[in-house]
Amino acid sequence: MKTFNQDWLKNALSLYFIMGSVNTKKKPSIVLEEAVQGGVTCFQFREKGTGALAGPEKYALAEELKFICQKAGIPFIVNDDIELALALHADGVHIGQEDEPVRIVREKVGDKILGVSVHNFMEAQSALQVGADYFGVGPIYPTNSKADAKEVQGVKIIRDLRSEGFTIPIVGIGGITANNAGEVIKAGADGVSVISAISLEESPKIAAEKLREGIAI
Ligand SMILES: Cc1ncc(COP(=O)(O)OP(=O)(O)O)c(N)n1
Ligand SMILES: Cc1ncsc1CCOP(=O)(O)O
Ligand SMILES: [Mg+2]
Repeated sequence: MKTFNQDWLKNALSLYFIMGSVNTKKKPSIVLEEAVQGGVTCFQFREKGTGALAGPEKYALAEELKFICQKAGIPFIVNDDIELALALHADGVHIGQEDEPVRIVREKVGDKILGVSVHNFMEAQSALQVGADYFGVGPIYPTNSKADAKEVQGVKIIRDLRSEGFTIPIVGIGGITANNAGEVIKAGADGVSVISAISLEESPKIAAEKLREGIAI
């Protein structure tokens, strides 16, 4: 049985920070510690891109970051790597349309939080049918953090999914900053997920605080 409900998850996803070692020039654990102090409510370990760690180094970093999340009482989600999530007893996983099928991942992860990237009504409907707990929707704005990002959608995609009747937790992703985060929430998202707006900032703590102000609409 799931240990969380939709209201809890909506709240937990309100300021969703995503990072891997390639997204920062600093020590990832320091960045995450500071982001937690600034009020992030969820974390995704996304070790991806040129220079990304693999094998035991990837595992060790994931373990270190998971410990910080545990101490802070925020969910620790693993991107793409289901086996890593299971080995680490992560709180959840996030997968996209090019990853393992949602139905298979749901079987593998049991009651863990399962996030799925969706870009339109059809993807949303099928992800929901096979057990997604939340949708990651984007890119909302242009992003430099994902080389193979799909076309920019604007906040209309979130408004559309809500008017099509989806009540599942939704987070917007892609190019979100403290200045535009409010628009994403106004369009119907429960939260915003960000990489660079925290990971590349001089002070991840202040960056997270500003994002919290941005979403407090
Ligand atoms: C919260 C959230 N939303 C969307 C994504 C993107 O997932 P995906 O499309 O599988 O792309 P990669 O992140 O794997 O490159 C995400 N990671 N998190
Ligand atoms: C992982 C991902 N999926 C869609 S856009 C994106 C990157 C988001 O990074 P940033 O917040 O720096 O634009
Ligand atoms: Mg993926």
